[in-house]
Amino acid sequence: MRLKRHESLMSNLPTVPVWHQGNSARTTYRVAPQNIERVICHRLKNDIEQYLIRWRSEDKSRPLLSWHSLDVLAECLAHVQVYLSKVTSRLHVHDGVSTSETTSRSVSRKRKSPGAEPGSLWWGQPLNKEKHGLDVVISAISSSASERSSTPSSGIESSDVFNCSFEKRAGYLVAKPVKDLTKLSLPTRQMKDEAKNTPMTQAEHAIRQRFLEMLKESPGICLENNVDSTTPSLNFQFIDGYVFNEGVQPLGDEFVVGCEKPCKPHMGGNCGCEYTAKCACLEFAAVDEDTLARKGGQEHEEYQRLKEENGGMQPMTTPGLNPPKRFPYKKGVAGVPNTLQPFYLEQRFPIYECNLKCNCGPICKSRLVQKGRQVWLTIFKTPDRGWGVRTNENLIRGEFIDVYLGEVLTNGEAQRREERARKSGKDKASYLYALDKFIGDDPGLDENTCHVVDGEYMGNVTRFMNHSCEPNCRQYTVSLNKNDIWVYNVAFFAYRDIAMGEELTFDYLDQDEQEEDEVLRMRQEEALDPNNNEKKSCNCGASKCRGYLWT
Ligand SMILES: C[S@@+](CC[C@H](N)C(=O)[O-])C[C@H]1O[C@@H](n2cnc3c(N)ncnc32)[C@H](O)[C@@H]1O
Repeated sequence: MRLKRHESLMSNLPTVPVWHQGNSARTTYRVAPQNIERVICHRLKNDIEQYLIRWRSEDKSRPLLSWHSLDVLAECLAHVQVYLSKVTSRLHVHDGVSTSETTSRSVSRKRKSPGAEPGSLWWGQPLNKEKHGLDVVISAISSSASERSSTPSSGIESSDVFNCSFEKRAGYLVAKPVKDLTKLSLPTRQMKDEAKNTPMTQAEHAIRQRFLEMLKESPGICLENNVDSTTPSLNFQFIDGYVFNEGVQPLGDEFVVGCEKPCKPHMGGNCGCEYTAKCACLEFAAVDEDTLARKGGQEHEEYQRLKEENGGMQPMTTPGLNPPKRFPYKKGVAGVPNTLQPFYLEQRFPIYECNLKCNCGPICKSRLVQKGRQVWLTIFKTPDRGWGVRTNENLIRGEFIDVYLGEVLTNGEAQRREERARKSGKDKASYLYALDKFIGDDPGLDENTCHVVDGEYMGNVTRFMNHSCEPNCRQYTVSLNKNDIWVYNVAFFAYRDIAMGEELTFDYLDQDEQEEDEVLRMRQEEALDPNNNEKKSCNCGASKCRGYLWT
């Protein structure tokens, strides 16, 4: 299923009551995240955590600031989480994705193709309070604000809603903002001091529960944090397909070409399209040069000529020839999963799978990535690189893990987002991935025009995968439409056998394996580079670590 952009969880929001004097019927208005500017303080009242909300000031019907308990803020926990992380980052040393380090100014961070109690593990969805009463009470902060206020009747305490006066209307107390009181006067020093000594465990718990609910959208993932009490950002939505942003349009189904005619179900011993000379889906797949050389003859000679003309690289097309192609996948037997052929694992040629227009049917061996993730994974907190992903099962070399998902952006929009992150002065983690594999195949497709996948706000488990200079996974181009060079899948496969519990990593710069002395030389060069303080240090810990995440 492909989600439409901005499909959100805004429906059924809880509401904030304006209290009825007789405490029975209520008039309500909604606490929607977009109505909140930010959370500015917290406190404990009757053993219940409350958060001081600064409302967006355009909305004149609301008081500017008011205290709320977490149940009222159930849909606004992302705001509480931002507040919580600010408060904690003031108190603690930052982790790997801290928000206070200096930001990279000129380095592009796009990747290239080619109350959590520490020690806990929470399951999302396996692959197979009583209400606190809404403690929103209305009163005035100062004499100037209360000039027009009636004294709150019993049950209503002072100092809970600020910058407003009260009117009794049809039995209701209605908050009216006071124009000349600025909201900058809050929180007071006293509030801040109280907050300093007030834990936020109820918020931490509520935030984690909300994230676990979100995880249900993505079965077979669990969450673990043995490091601190944080939870991954709630400003995130799990999706199961790309979400196309404005200006990005994938080719429609009418442009998808399948192996319609010659292929049929159960064509080969392993079922499917492995008779590569027939399968039209493999038109642009890697040529099987070994088999071609063995066959020899005119076709081989002509192919060699085309290859020479192409600077020694495999030519994209071979007009008039039909050389044998490399089939991407190897069938696993006796419970072993299908895997990517070693040739593709090493050589990084694009992989073309059969598609909805193909005649071969669902059990064709050329359908692997499109069937989705089959392995169980854990999102876990690392001590120095933010969140990461580890496998809950042993993986074999060539095993498919998952694809990278997110919003597909125009390059312009991706640059704007990068720029915004830089200007914010925060060392924000980067979730951008450029779809640049086919640059050069079309004059219109270059580094400035290729689309970019952004996994920051929408994505799947792979957006938590960290970088390593010596990774155990690699990313591959997998296309379900051989004619679309703009939009394709970025699929992660195990590059070696990986034991259960190991962290899954890939090289953000997608470099081929390097010799250790070459890496050391690079690292020394980087260290001498005067701009290197603009770069993000790499904490991968590998002996071949290049020192920095982005070059
Ligand atoms: C795609 S995100 C990976 C998930 C991320 N750790 C998180 O907590 O959401 C990329 C960001 O993770 C951090 N990161 C990933 N690999 C790292 C490494 N080897 N060393 C330091 N930070 C790393 C950097 O902040 C980077 O911008």
